[in-house]
Amino acid sequence: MKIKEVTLRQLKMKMLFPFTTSFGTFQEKEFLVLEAKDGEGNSGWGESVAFHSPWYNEETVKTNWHMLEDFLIPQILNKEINHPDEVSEMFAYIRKNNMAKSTIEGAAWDLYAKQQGISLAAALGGEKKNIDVGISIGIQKNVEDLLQLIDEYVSEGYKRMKVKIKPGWDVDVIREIRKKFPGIQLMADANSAYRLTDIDRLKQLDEFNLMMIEQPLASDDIIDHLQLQKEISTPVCLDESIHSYEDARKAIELGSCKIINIKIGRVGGLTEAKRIHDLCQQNDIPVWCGGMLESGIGRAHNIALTTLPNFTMPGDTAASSRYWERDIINPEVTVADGTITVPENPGIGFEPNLETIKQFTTFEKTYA
Ligand SMILES: O=C(O)CCC(=O)c1ccccc1C(=O)O
Ligand SMILES: [Mg+2]
Repeated sequence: MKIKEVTLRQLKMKMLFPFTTSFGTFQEKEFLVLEAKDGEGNSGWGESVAFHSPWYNEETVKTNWHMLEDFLIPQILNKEINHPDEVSEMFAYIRKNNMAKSTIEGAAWDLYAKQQGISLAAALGGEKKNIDVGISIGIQKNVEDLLQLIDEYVSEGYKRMKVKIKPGWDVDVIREIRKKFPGIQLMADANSAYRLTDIDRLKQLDEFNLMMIEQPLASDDIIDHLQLQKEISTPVCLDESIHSYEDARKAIELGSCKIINIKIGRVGGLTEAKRIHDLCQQNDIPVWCGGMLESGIGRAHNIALTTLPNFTMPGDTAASSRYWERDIINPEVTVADGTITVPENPGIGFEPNLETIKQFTTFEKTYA
């Protein structure tokens, strides 16, 4: 296949709720959507999960635009590509910038699947017809509000609750949740808010039967996490620390985690995500698909990836209506009884709605 034309759009969408992590709060989402055309009427779509500011990792909307415009798009425009696995090889000389790479790599995968007339899930080798999903809940004003939200999401059928924690919003909060919901699948995500010196506090979480604690320590660490995992019984799950197959291999060999959260953007695309999935499967490390508050396009990629067999734990890909008044795909992503039905039509399986996309677009440029 050949990508003959690329359109990059910057969108701004207001989220239905403010999202607060250990880093801060935001409610407006600015992000990039990429459309890759093959000249035969097919469009492949990708979404950049980089945020406006570099709080989650070093990438931003602007650095992604720069990388795409000046390096990544020129690198693959009009080149013959036999299989989307080749895209990450073509980008191999470019260091990091994984979210930028993933934006166009994801579009290439969608385009390839559409040309083959198969779903993206099938192109990746996934077989699940339905996927289980949980929900990620930000830090709230008070525990009552949090308990109320959990109550709503439990009634909606979400399969597991993930709550954000930070020092001062952790042990007591989890205790209250457990008191009210003794049986739910519950986990906590710290987004790197702790240090090894907090070990006594983190040990106190052991009594609450959490499925895991996600990224408790530094965002670039796999050594202190090993030390922590030795001392606590709650399984450690790594998110921010894993950027590649090699990172995953080292973390697994060391014993720094028992579970890995795979985010397509964080690892540079679907090919690398699949390699990490396969490695984890061989090593009995369960994986689940993380979320980055995506629009429907990124959400669709997450759903396709999650059809692979070692995604045995519910992911963070909740319904469109949880985030957006109006999503940019048709149909929107819906969740029933905590599961999403995987679409079977070609590619990502959801149709990007150009009219809605244009409505939220603040800037666009076409490269051919
Ligand atoms: O609902 C979602 O998309 C996932 C929410 C979430 O936990 C998250 C959102 C933004 C950045 C990082 C994370 C995370 O998993 O750490
Ligand atoms: Mg996380």
